[in-house]
Amino acid sequence: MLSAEQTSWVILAGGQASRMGGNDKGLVQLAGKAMIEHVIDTLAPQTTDIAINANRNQDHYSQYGAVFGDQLQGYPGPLGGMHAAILHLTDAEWIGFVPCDCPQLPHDLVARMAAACQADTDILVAHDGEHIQPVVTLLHRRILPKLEAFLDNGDRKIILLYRQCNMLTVDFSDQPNAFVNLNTPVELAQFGQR
Ligand SMILES: Nc1nc2c(ncn2[C@@H]2O[C@H](COP(=O)(O)OP(=O)(O)OP(=O)(O)O)[C@@H](O)[C@H]2O)c(=O)[nH]1
Ligand SMILES: [Mg+2]
Repeated sequence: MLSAEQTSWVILAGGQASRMGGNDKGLVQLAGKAMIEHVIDTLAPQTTDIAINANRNQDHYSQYGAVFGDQLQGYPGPLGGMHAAILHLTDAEWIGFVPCDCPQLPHDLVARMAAACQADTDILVAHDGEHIQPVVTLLHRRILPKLEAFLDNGDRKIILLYRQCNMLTVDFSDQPNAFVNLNTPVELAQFGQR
């Protein structure tokens, strides 16, 4: 078992947000604040160790915490942010990730992800009862060689990498709505009206 204090967390905000019309998704407004602020508001009571992975508007993001970009060119997907995090957070053994476009994540995410860890676990992934949530994850930095080989090979489907590792899913079926993911202006507007 792992304690919450042994984990560092990264908000993934480095995507292209093409479905959001290219607007930087972490910074679009939702209910009066930037989308990433909703994520920070949920995460901050759970951990003091939060960094932001962003490839644009890094000055803007720096008001919320330390910011780092991808090391790999060409937007390789969320794994690019995980790769950058392992290289950037050199002291972090266990690194957790959440996306910037999930504004109502679980308030007990960090504790439950950490508590689920077993002695031989490489990676923990949230499960909402119906679907695995591959970008809500807590991984050990030892997966770096596998991650690099995977990306070098041109593979992008996250779950295929996870299956090469010692993966456990963490059940959040008691809060399936916690993983609502806003990718388009329509999803944003509909959610904002609720
Ligand atoms: N660092 C990094 N993060 C990424 C990349 N692509 C996606 N992400 C992040 O991964 C999470 C899930 O991404 P998606 O919502 O599927 O993709 P997106 O690029 O943000 O948006 P679309 O272009 O509309 O698919 C979000 O938090 C993104 O910021 C990337 O190439 N690099
Ligand atoms: Mg998304």
